[in-house]
Amino acid sequence: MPANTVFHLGITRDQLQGAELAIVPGDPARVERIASQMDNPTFLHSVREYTSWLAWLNGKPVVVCSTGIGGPSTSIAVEELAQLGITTFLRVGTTGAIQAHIDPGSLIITNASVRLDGASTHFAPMEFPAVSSFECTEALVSAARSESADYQVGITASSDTFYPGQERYDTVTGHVIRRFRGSMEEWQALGVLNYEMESATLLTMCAASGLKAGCVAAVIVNRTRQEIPDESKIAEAEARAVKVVVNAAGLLLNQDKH
Ligand SMILES: O=P(O)(O)O[C@H]1O[C@H](CO)[C@@H](O)[C@H]1O
Ligand SMILES: O=c1cc[nH]c(=O)[nH]1
Repeated sequence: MPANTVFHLGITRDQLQGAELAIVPGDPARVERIASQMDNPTFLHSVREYTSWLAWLNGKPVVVCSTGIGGPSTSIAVEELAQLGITTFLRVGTTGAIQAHIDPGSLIITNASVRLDGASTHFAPMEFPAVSSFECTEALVSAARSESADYQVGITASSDTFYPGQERYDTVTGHVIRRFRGSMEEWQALGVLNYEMESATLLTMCAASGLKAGCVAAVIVNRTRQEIPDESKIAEAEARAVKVVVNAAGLLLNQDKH
Protein backbone atom coordinates (compact mmCIF):
# COMPACT_ATOMS: atom_id res chain seq x y z
CA MET A 1 0.00 0.00 0.00
CA PRO A 2 1.53 3.42 -0.96
CA ALA A 3 2.62 5.61 1.99
CA ASN A 4 0.09 8.33 1.16
CA THR A 5 -2.92 5.99 1.32
CA VAL A 6 -5.57 7.29 3.73
CA PHE A 7 -6.21 5.20 6.84
CA HIS A 8 -9.51 3.51 5.98
CA LEU A 9 -10.54 4.13 2.37
CA GLY A 10 -7.30 2.62 1.04
CA ILE A 11 -6.99 5.14 -1.80
CA THR A 12 -4.54 7.92 -2.64
CA ARG A 13 -4.78 11.47 -3.93
CA ASP A 14 -3.09 10.39 -7.18
CA GLN A 15 -5.85 7.85 -7.82
CA LEU A 16 -8.47 10.61 -7.62
CA GLN A 17 -6.79 12.53 -10.47
CA GLY A 18 -7.72 15.92 -9.02
CA ALA A 19 -11.37 15.10 -8.23
CA GLU A 20 -13.03 17.68 -6.01
CA LEU A 21 -16.57 16.27 -6.04
CA ALA A 22 -17.70 13.02 -4.41
CA ILE A 23 -20.99 11.16 -4.64
CA VAL A 24 -21.47 9.30 -1.35
CA PRO A 25 -24.17 6.62 -1.09
CA GLY A 26 -24.56 4.55 2.07
CA ASP A 27 -24.66 1.18 0.34
CA PRO A 28 -21.39 -0.15 -1.19
CA ALA A 29 -23.44 -2.06 -3.78
CA ARG A 30 -24.74 1.25 -5.13
CA VAL A 31 -21.26 2.59 -5.96
CA GLU A 32 -20.68 0.73 -9.22
CA ARG A 33 -24.23 1.49 -10.37
CA ILE A 34 -23.59 5.22 -9.85
CA ALA A 35 -20.14 5.21 -11.44
CA SER A 36 -21.55 3.37 -14.46
CA GLN A 37 -23.81 6.34 -15.21
CA MET A 38 -20.66 8.38 -15.96
CA ASP A 39 -17.73 7.98 -18.38
CA ASN A 40 -14.87 5.53 -17.93
CA PRO A 41 -15.94 4.08 -14.55
CA THR A 42 -12.94 2.55 -12.78
CA PHE A 43 -12.84 0.50 -9.59
CA LEU A 44 -10.37 1.90 -7.03
CA HIS A 45 -10.62 -0.07 -3.80
CA SER A 46 -12.98 -1.86 -1.43
CA VAL A 47 -12.47 -2.34 2.29
CA ARG A 48 -15.04 -2.76 5.08
CA GLU A 49 -18.07 -0.61 4.12
CA TYR A 50 -16.00 1.63 1.85
CA THR A 51 -16.07 0.90 -1.88
CA SER A 52 -14.58 3.55 -4.15
CA TRP A 53 -14.78 4.08 -7.90
CA LEU A 54 -13.62 6.96 -10.09
CA ALA A 55 -15.58 8.11 -13.13
CA TRP A 56 -15.70 11.16 -15.41
CA LEU A 57 -18.43 13.67 -16.01
CA ASN A 58 -18.09 16.56 -18.47
CA GLY A 59 -14.39 15.63 -18.68
CA LYS A 60 -13.90 16.03 -14.91
CA PRO A 61 -13.18 13.32 -12.35
CA VAL A 62 -15.82 12.32 -9.79
CA VAL A 63 -15.19 9.89 -6.96
CA VAL A 64 -18.01 7.63 -5.81
CA CYS A 65 -17.44 6.22 -2.33
CA SER A 66 -19.85 4.47 0.03
CA THR A 67 -20.13 5.64 3.63
CA GLY A 68 -21.74 2.58 5.18
CA ILE A 69 -24.66 3.05 7.54
CA GLY A 70 -24.67 5.81 10.13
CA GLY A 71 -22.67 8.78 11.34
CA PRO A 72 -19.39 7.27 12.58
CA SER A 73 -18.53 5.51 9.33
CA THR A 74 -19.79 8.51 7.34
CA SER A 75 -17.51 10.85 9.29
CA ILE A 76 -14.48 8.71 8.38
CA ALA A 77 -15.38 8.68 4.69
CA VAL A 78 -15.86 12.46 4.66
CA GLU A 79 -12.64 13.14 6.64
CA GLU A 80 -10.53 10.96 4.36
CA LEU A 81 -12.10 12.17 1.10
CA ALA A 82 -11.50 15.75 2.27
CA GLN A 83 -7.86 14.81 3.00
CA LEU A 84 -7.67 13.69 -0.63
CA GLY A 85 -8.96 17.02 -1.97
CA ILE A 86 -12.75 16.57 -2.11
CA THR A 87 -14.65 19.77 -1.35
CA THR A 88 -18.22 18.88 -2.44
CA PHE A 89 -20.21 15.88 -1.23
CA LEU A 90 -23.52 14.68 -2.64
CA ARG A 91 -25.20 11.95 -0.61
CA VAL A 92 -27.66 9.66 -2.40
CA GLY A 93 -29.61 7.29 -0.20
CA THR A 94 -32.88 5.61 0.62
CA THR A 95 -35.33 6.89 3.17
CA GLY A 96 -38.59 6.41 5.05
CA ALA A 97 -41.12 9.25 4.61
CA ILE A 98 -43.16 10.28 7.65
CA GLN A 99 -45.63 12.71 6.06
CA ALA A 100 -48.80 11.07 4.71
CA HIS A 101 -48.70 12.78 1.30
CA ILE A 102 -45.23 11.52 0.26
CA ASP A 103 -45.36 8.51 -2.04
CA PRO A 104 -42.84 5.66 -2.18
CA GLY A 105 -40.83 6.10 -5.36
CA SER A 106 -40.59 9.88 -4.94
CA LEU A 107 -37.47 11.78 -3.86
CA ILE A 108 -36.60 13.92 -0.86
CA ILE A 109 -33.94 16.62 -1.13
CA THR A 110 -32.74 17.53 2.34
CA ASN A 111 -32.12 21.19 3.07
CA ALA A 112 -31.37 20.59 6.75
CA SER A 113 -31.35 17.69 9.20
CA VAL A 114 -32.51 17.14 12.73
CA ARG A 115 -29.39 15.95 14.54
CA LEU A 116 -30.47 12.64 16.07
CA ASP A 117 -26.94 11.31 15.64
CA GLY A 118 -23.92 11.35 17.91
CA ALA A 119 -21.07 11.82 15.44
CA SER A 120 -22.06 15.36 14.44
CA THR A 121 -21.54 16.51 18.05
CA HIS A 122 -17.85 15.66 17.61
CA PHE A 123 -17.64 18.40 14.98
CA ALA A 124 -19.92 21.17 16.24
CA PRO A 125 -22.11 21.78 19.30
CA MET A 126 -25.79 20.87 19.10
CA GLU A 127 -26.80 24.51 18.57
CA PHE A 128 -25.02 24.42 15.18
CA PRO A 129 -27.30 23.56 12.23
CA ALA A 130 -26.94 20.51 10.01
CA VAL A 131 -27.61 22.51 6.87
CA SER A 132 -27.04 21.68 3.19
CA SER A 133 -25.08 24.01 0.97
CA PHE A 134 -27.37 26.21 -1.12
CA GLU A 135 -25.50 25.35 -4.35
CA CYS A 136 -25.87 21.61 -3.79
CA THR A 137 -29.57 21.87 -2.97
CA GLU A 138 -30.14 24.11 -5.98
CA ALA A 139 -28.33 21.63 -8.26
CA LEU A 140 -30.31 18.68 -6.86
CA VAL A 141 -33.60 20.55 -7.36
CA SER A 142 -32.68 21.50 -10.96
CA ALA A 143 -31.67 17.91 -11.64
CA ALA A 144 -34.91 16.52 -10.16
CA ARG A 145 -36.90 18.92 -12.35
CA SER A 146 -35.02 17.98 -15.48
CA GLU A 147 -35.56 14.27 -14.72
CA SER A 148 -39.30 15.05 -14.18
CA ALA A 149 -38.99 13.39 -10.78
CA ASP A 150 -41.60 13.75 -8.05
CA TYR A 151 -39.61 15.45 -5.28
CA GLN A 152 -39.95 17.43 -2.04
CA VAL A 153 -37.39 19.72 -0.43
CA GLY A 154 -37.31 19.93 3.34
CA ILE A 155 -36.07 18.81 6.72
CA THR A 156 -34.89 15.25 7.40
CA ALA A 157 -34.62 13.53 10.77
CA SER A 158 -31.24 11.81 10.73
CA SER A 159 -30.89 9.13 13.38
CA ASP A 160 -28.05 6.96 14.65
CA THR A 161 -30.41 4.03 14.93
CA PHE A 162 -32.86 2.53 12.45
CA TYR A 163 -35.12 1.10 15.16
CA PRO A 164 -35.60 3.17 18.36
CA GLY A 165 -34.35 6.47 16.90
CA GLN A 166 -36.90 6.14 14.11
CA GLU A 167 -39.52 5.00 16.64
CA ARG A 168 -39.79 1.42 15.50
CA TYR A 169 -41.14 -0.77 18.28
CA ASP A 170 -39.82 -4.12 17.02
CA THR A 171 -36.56 -3.47 18.91
CA VAL A 172 -34.35 -6.06 20.58
CA THR A 173 -35.44 -4.75 24.00
CA GLY A 174 -39.10 -4.67 22.95
CA HIS A 175 -38.97 -1.09 24.17
CA VAL A 176 -38.37 2.41 22.83
CA ILE A 177 -36.89 4.78 25.40
CA ARG A 178 -38.88 7.81 26.54
CA ARG A 179 -36.81 10.21 24.43
CA PHE A 180 -38.11 8.63 21.24
CA ARG A 181 -41.63 7.58 22.27
CA GLY A 182 -43.98 9.92 20.39
CA SER A 183 -41.04 11.44 18.52
CA MET A 184 -42.34 10.56 15.06
CA GLU A 185 -45.58 12.41 15.78
CA GLU A 186 -43.57 15.38 16.99
CA TRP A 187 -41.40 15.47 13.85
CA GLN A 188 -44.53 15.16 11.72
CA ALA A 189 -46.09 18.15 13.52
CA LEU A 190 -42.90 20.12 12.90
CA GLY A 191 -43.08 19.36 9.18
CA VAL A 192 -40.10 16.99 9.05
CA LEU A 193 -40.36 14.88 5.89
CA ASN A 194 -38.38 11.72 6.47
CA TYR A 195 -35.92 9.53 8.36
CA GLU A 196 -32.48 8.42 7.27
CA MET A 197 -29.14 7.90 9.03
CA GLU A 198 -26.20 9.87 7.59
CA SER A 199 -27.20 13.42 6.63
CA ALA A 200 -26.87 14.94 10.13
CA THR A 201 -23.22 13.94 10.30
CA LEU A 202 -22.43 14.80 6.68
CA LEU A 203 -24.15 18.20 6.69
CA THR A 204 -22.83 19.29 10.08
CA MET A 205 -19.24 18.31 9.27
CA CYS A 206 -19.34 20.06 5.92
CA ALA A 207 -21.12 23.21 7.13
CA ALA A 208 -18.62 23.47 10.00
CA SER A 209 -15.57 23.15 7.78
CA GLY A 210 -16.31 25.15 4.64
CA LEU A 211 -17.10 22.07 2.57
CA LYS A 212 -20.26 21.81 0.46
CA ALA A 213 -22.81 19.04 0.88
CA GLY A 214 -26.27 18.07 -0.29
CA CYS A 215 -28.49 15.03 0.03
CA VAL A 216 -31.13 13.32 -2.07
CA ALA A 217 -32.93 10.14 -1.05
CA ALA A 218 -35.42 7.77 -2.64
CA VAL A 219 -38.51 7.11 -0.57
CA ILE A 220 -38.83 3.34 -0.16
CA VAL A 221 -41.48 3.30 2.56
CA ASN A 222 -44.05 5.68 4.00
CA ARG A 223 -44.24 5.09 7.74
CA THR A 224 -47.81 6.44 7.93
CA ARG A 225 -48.91 3.59 5.64
CA GLN A 226 -46.61 0.63 6.26
CA GLU A 227 -43.39 -0.42 8.03
CA ILE A 228 -41.88 -2.70 5.39
CA PRO A 229 -40.78 -1.31 2.01
CA ASP A 230 -42.41 -2.49 -1.16
CA GLU A 231 -39.46 -4.46 -2.64
CA SER A 232 -40.72 -3.93 -6.18
CA LYS A 233 -40.36 -0.14 -5.79
CA ILE A 234 -36.85 -0.02 -4.29
CA ALA A 235 -34.72 -0.53 -7.43
CA GLU A 236 -36.76 1.91 -9.48
CA ALA A 237 -36.76 4.61 -6.76
CA GLU A 238 -33.05 4.20 -6.18
CA ALA A 239 -32.31 4.41 -9.92
CA ARG A 240 -34.23 7.69 -10.08
CA ALA A 241 -32.25 9.13 -7.16
CA VAL A 242 -29.01 8.04 -8.84
CA LYS A 243 -29.97 9.77 -12.10
CA VAL A 244 -30.72 12.95 -10.15
CA VAL A 245 -27.48 12.92 -8.17
CA VAL A 246 -25.36 12.33 -11.28
CA ASN A 247 -27.22 15.09 -13.13
CA ALA A 248 -26.69 17.42 -10.12
CA ALA A 249 -22.98 16.56 -10.03
CA GLY A 250 -22.78 17.55 -13.71
CA LEU A 251 -24.47 20.88 -13.01
CA LEU A 252 -22.04 21.63 -10.16
CA LEU A 253 -19.06 20.67 -12.31
CA ASN A 254 -20.34 22.95 -15.10
CA GLN A 255 -20.24 25.87 -12.69
CA ASP A 256 -16.50 25.47 -13.19
CA LYS A 257 -15.69 25.65 -9.50
CA HIS A 258 -14.35 22.09 -9.56
O1 LIG B 1 -29.65 3.65 1.39
P1 LIG B 1 -28.64 4.29 2.31
O2 LIG B 1 -27.78 5.30 1.65
O3 LIG B 1 -27.83 3.27 3.07
O4 LIG B 1 -29.52 5.11 3.39
C1 LIG B 1 -30.49 4.60 4.27
O5 LIG B 1 -30.58 3.18 4.36
C2 LIG B 1 -29.92 2.69 5.56
C3 LIG B 1 -30.92 2.03 6.47
O6 LIG B 1 -31.58 0.99 5.86
C4 LIG B 1 -29.29 3.92 6.20
O7 LIG B 1 -28.00 4.05 5.73
C5 LIG B 1 -30.20 5.01 5.71
O8 LIG B 1 -29.71 6.32 5.79
O1 LIG C 1 -37.36 3.96 7.09
C1 LIG C 1 -36.22 4.07 6.61
C2 LIG C 1 -35.92 3.66 5.30
C3 LIG C 1 -34.62 3.76 4.85
N1 LIG C 1 -33.69 4.28 5.67
C4 LIG C 1 -33.97 4.68 6.92
O2 LIG C 1 -33.06 5.12 7.65
N2 LIG C 1 -35.23 4.58 7.36
